[in-house]
Formats: sequence, C-alpha cells, structure tokens
Amino acid sequence: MADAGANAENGALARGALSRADLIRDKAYIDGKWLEADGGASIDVDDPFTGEIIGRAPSVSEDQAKAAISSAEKAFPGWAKELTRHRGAILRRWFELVMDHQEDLARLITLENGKPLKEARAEVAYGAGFIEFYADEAGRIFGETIPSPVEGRRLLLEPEPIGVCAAITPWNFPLAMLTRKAAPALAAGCTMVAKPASQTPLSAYALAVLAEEAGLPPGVLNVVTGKAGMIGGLLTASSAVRKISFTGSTEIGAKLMEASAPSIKRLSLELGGNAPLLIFDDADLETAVETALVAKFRNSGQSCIAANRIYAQKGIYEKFLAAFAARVDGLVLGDGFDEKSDIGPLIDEPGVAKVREHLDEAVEGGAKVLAGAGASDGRLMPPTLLRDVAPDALLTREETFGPLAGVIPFETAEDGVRLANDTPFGLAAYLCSEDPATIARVGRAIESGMVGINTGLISTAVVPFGGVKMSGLGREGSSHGLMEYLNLKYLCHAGL
Ligand SMILES: NC(=O)C1=CN([C@@H]2O[C@H](COP(=O)(O)OP(=O)(O)OC[C@H]3O[C@@H](n4cnc5c(N)ncnc54)[C@H](OP(=O)(O)O)[C@@H]3O)[C@@H](O)[C@H]2O)C=CC1
Ligand SMILES: O=C(O)CCCC(=O)O
Repeated sequence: MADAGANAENGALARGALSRADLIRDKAYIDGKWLEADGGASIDVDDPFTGEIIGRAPSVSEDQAKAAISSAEKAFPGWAKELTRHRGAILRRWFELVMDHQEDLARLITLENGKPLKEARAEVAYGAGFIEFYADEAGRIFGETIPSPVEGRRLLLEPEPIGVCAAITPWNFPLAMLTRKAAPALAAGCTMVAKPASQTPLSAYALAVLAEEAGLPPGVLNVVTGKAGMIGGLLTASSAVRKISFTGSTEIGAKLMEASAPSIKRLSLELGGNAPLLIFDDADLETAVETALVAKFRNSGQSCIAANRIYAQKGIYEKFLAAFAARVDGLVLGDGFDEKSDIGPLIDEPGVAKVREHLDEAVEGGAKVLAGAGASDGRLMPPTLLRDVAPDALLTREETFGPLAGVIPFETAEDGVRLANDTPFGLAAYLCSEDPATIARVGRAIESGMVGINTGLISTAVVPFGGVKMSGLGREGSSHGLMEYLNLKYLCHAGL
C-alpha cells in the first residue's frame, strides 16, 4: 500500500479535500432532483493511491433508471424548441463554472482516478473546451436549400435533434469523456441520461451540480450510477432512447451495438485502440522522444490513444532508445496529489496485473529492460521501457493500458506501415519524420482515424475524434461531432 501520509498537504487544502465540498455528491441526479438510491444501495469509490474509500455513489434501482429515461423524454420537446442562443448561453455559463472550479474538479479527478494533478487540470480544461466549443456551435445549426431539378419545388433540409441520448463513459477521463458527449447533445437540442463508470462517478456528478447552477432545466441532463448491465439494458431496450454514445472496451461496445439493433438506435462507439508510433531515420531525435513520452505515458498509459507499439527504424533505433531511456528513467512515480508526480497509480489491481503480464511475456520472448520494471507498490507501476520486443509480443496485440513502452526495430517505410496496420484496431497512430514525402505517404497509408505527426498530443475539442476498423463508429468533437446528434429532415415543398 502506498503511503498517503507523505503527501498530507497540498497548498491550503488537505490531500483530497475540495474548497467546495458540495461538489461531491452521493445522490443520483434525475429530473433536476438529487435522489438517494432506492433502499440506500451504493457503490464504493476508492482512491487508487491509498486504496481508501473516498466516496459513495448511489446504485440506482430499475425504477430510478427508468425514471431518468422518462425525465429526459419529458424534457425533450421543450429543450428541442428552445432558442439556440438560449441553449448556447446556458452551455457558456456551464463552461465558465467548470473553469471557475478547475482546481476543485482537478482534485476530484485525481482523487477518484489517481492521475497527477497537472494532468487532471489539463483534463478539466480539455473537457471544458467541448462545452465552450458547442456553446458557440449551438447557434450555427443551419439548414440548407437545394436547387430543385424540376420547376415549382423548394427542397429544404432542416436539422432536428434526434431525441433522448444516453452517454456511457469510462474511468480514464471521467470529466472530459462526459462533456465530449453531453455538450454536443445539449447544443443540438437533445436530452441525455449519463451513466459514468462505477470507479469514477464523482466527477460526473460534480459536472451535473455545475450544469444545474448554469441553469440547465430539469430532465435535460440526468446522471445515474449503479449496475452497468441493468442500466445499459434499460437504455438499449428503451424505444425513447434514440442514440447511445459509448466510450470503453470493444467488448462492451459490441454488446451495446447488438442490444441496440432491435430499436435501430444511432451509435457512437469509441472503443479500444492499439496505436502505433513509427519513428523514421530522418526524425528529429528530441521530437521523437517527446512524442513517445507523451503518446505513451499520458495518463500513465491508460488511454485508448496511447502509443501501444513503438517502432523505430534501424538507423535511429539505438540513438532513440538511449535518449528515450534517459527520459523514462526521469519520470517521477507517485501520488497524484504530489505536484512532482508524472505517473500516478493505475486505476485498479487488474490494471496492474495486465501490465505485468505484458511485461513478463515480452521479457520471456527476448525483450530487454532499459528502464523501470521494478516491483509495483500498491497500484503504482514503475514506468518501464523494453527494447528488442518481438513483433508479435502480447503488448503489440492487446491494449496494455499502462506505463509500459516496448520498442521494435523496422527496416523500410513499407515494413513500418505493414507493422502499424497489422491490427484489427485503428483509432490513433503517430509518426515522426522530417521528410514531407514520408509524412504525406505514411500519414495516408496508416489505417487509423487520427494521426499525430511529430506530436503525441492530438486531442482538442475542435477536431473530430474517432476511429476506423474495430475502434468504433462516429466522431466526437468539432462540427462533425454535432451532426451525430442531429437528423437531417428533407422537406419537399411542391406547388410553388
Ligand atoms: N476506449 C477507451 O477509452 C477505454 C478503453 N478501455 C479498455 O477496456 C478495458 C476494460 O476497462 P473497463 O473499465 O472494464 O471498460 P468497460 O467497457 O467495461 O467500461 C466502460 C463503461 O461501460 C460500462 N459498462 C460495463 N458493462 C456494461 C454493460 N453491460 N452495459 C452498459 N454499460 C456497461 C462501465 O460501467 P461500470 O464502470 O459500472 O462497469 C463503464 O461506464 C481497459 O483495460 C481498456 O483496455 C477502458 C476504458 C476506456
Ligand atoms: O478514450 C480515451 O481513452 C480517452 C481519450 C483521451 C483523449 O481524448 O485524448
């Protein structure tokens, strides 16, 4: 067990305390009311660093989950008809409140997720960015007039909100994954039932507190927690729910898709990734190392866009390994509340066990440890770098979701692209090169929804985030993300 006492204070606040304690809720948010779960059932939320229980989320009953859907259904007609500038103004106020409470929200993220405070602050800004972007975008939902091929007709397209939407979100970015779904949905005029991950529900409830303060009418956003199968089952079975937006494992995404088939729901699925990073001989060494550090170790590797496989071309392989090893060695592992920490604890013990399994299997297959690999302490897993990893090692085939980097050499650009595409997934990919022709050719040849070129940090609210192949469907963020919550109605007006 890691020692929490060593980091008892952070500024004026005790470790884990918030300046606004009422942001932490233990009740569900349904129809604008904060409700205890029927029978008082709850889920324990722990601090991944200490393992201590730091809060409880309600485990709602079936009736309560149904009430959340009904309340979103009841609120929909009014919200859909609201002037877009009013919807935008409420979103803007919500954005401002989130940023006013950036420090508290960051502390809450660190408390329930474990990530270092500096990353939690960045997540709040990133998550708030979706609310800000869609606050403006609400007023830009335009229709179209199409020139008619025959006389006497006007052909009109009117975007309409698609109805009640559900958001099912993961624990790795507990705030940003919800705003990335809720902000475009609410801007479009949809209402929502959100089900955050059981391991990190507190950030979602804190967002709901601020949405309520921003003036969001009752029922427009509902947040429930509890048995995922039960809530997911009700959301998928309900004919009132017209869309499900999910971020999480491919396995659960596939289940949701199957369960949504009978009622033909729209789906946005942001699922597993297995991102490659290709470093070419002509790459700038410093840029390549920085790219690898961010792409691999952001959020301690617990991201679906984390570089899961790092391929370095033969000519730069040794130089890259030496420079990368020095930086990995310098990463500080520790309590997220310690401002010096670069890598926090992993979310849970199975998460640590998975990284260990990938590490052990790679070493048995001939990989050599260049940095890290020491014993874990509680859920703290040392950032680790391996060289000479076999191209078919487990860590190249499954998402490691942890701070383990394995580097594999490759010969030609064609070999690199073949290795990069040798996966059923295609969310993000990265490449480092100074040659415009290589960048253009490889950037196009890589099968993925997103490509970072000479950078490991590609996420922002203004671009469409999403994958190809088994990494999912749909896009989140940008004006494209708004279209996921709109139907285009075609009106054919004859007799003119
Ligand atoms: N694409 C991504 O961003 C993410 C990918 N992953 C990958 O998935 C692996 C497993 O992580 P895990 O947290 O278990 O991911 P899951 O896919 O199980 O969880 C993601 C969300 O789905 C919910 N959920 C789980 N089962 C159901 C269900 N039957 N119906 C509806 N909702 C459901 C979870 O709720 P609850 O928490 O209550 O179970 C959570 O809110 C990770 O190791 C990683 O490889 C994980 C997180 C994010
Ligand atoms: O799905 C995830 O793992 C979160 C992606 C993080 C990001 O948006 O940058």
